[in-house]
Amino acid sequence: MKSESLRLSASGLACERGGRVVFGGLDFEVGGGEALIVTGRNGAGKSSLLRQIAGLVDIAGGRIALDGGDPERTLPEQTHYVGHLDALKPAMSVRETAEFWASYLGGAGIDEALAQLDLDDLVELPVAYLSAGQKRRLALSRLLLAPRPVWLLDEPTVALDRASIARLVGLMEAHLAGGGIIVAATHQDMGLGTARSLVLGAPQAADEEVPA
Ligand SMILES: Nc1ncnc2c1ncn2[C@@H]1O[C@H](COP(=O)(O)OP(=O)(O)OP(=O)(O)O)[C@@H](O)[C@H]1O
Repeated sequence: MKSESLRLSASGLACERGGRVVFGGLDFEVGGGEALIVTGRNGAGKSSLLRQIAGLVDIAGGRIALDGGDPERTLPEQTHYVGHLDALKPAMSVRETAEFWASYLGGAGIDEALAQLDLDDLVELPVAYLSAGQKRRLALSRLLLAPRPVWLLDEPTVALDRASIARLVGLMEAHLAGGGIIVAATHQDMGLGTARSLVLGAPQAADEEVPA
């Protein structure tokens, strides 16, 4: 993963949903090895922002750029987006799900990825039988199946117990230590050391270093 000069930035970014302005004039910058924690009231546009970075929601104005990444790939191709919906097929087993993603994403290391999310005892189980937290951990295993520099995590701790949150924080710290970028919408204090903060819906979006 190229990282030294990696930089994700937005300038004058605007978002409209259903014909209504959600936010506008948004500027932020986050470098390799840094996390950006996005907070704000319900409906402020946190999920929309993550989905704009992932290329899933149109940009109504301004721009988003990733500098220092792979020039052969688009920004969405260099991101992993894990959203509210876990996007899992109930009839597929845990292993089949991971195999599907690994082949779709061009990745490998299925056993290791599942083990890192403590799913190795559940590999033969159909997704339909998994608990909410187990489903979320399976969704998060995508992060490990193919290395991508930008992780976009929408409320990643929802349904996770304390041990699973600690495990996720460890994976996030390892990603940052490897020069990756994380943009996470979360109200949970993840104990990530230092991270930048972006508050949506505030009069002036704050962009400063805070404990996260
Ligand atoms: N598909 C859609 N069509 C129309 N409006 C939408 C759509 N998706 C979201 N919105 C609206 O866009 C606004 C921002 O929604 P978004 O989900 O990004 O906010 P959020 O900050 O993530 O909220 P929450 O904290 O509740 O998850 C909301 O007013 C929402 O109703």
